[in-house]
Amino acid sequence: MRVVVAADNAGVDLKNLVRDQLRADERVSEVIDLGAASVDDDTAYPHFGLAAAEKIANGEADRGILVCGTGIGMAISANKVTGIRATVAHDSYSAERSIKSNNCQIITFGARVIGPELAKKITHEWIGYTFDPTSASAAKVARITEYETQAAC
Ligand SMILES: O=C[C@H](O)[C@H](O)COP(=O)(O)O
Repeated sequence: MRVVVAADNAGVDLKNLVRDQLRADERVSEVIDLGAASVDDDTAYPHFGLAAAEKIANGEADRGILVCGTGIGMAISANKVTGIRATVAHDSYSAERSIKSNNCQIITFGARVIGPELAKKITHEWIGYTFDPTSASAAKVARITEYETQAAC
């Protein structure tokens, strides 16, 4: 699995923790860090969120973890990229269902909301989940994709 990570300056420290954990995870083949590189970079969250989502939409990454102050701005930004499903996931159950129910490629964290140990625990669990395309959830997700495809025409 190839995972892209990114954060604005509010989330850079938590992003770096998650990035380093992912790099040590044998289930992860590649971690792509799009920045920010430091808290001194004040590039706004949509630039990072959109760039990370495009990496997935373009097939250069499979999943992403994005961090900002709340996780909300990153989720909104990523969801603007066609084909991307992203959500804030500050608890274990939501992170699990984001894959199993919604086939999300991206979860987001708010560094001002979640502590580092919980974020790392959720990250570890989230890597292990896969979407079942034969599940009852598949048709529900397909309706979202269908709407998105029609809206683009
Ligand atoms: O959703 C936005 C993020 O939380 C960001 O880090 C902070 O945004 P703000 O400075 O507009 O509150």
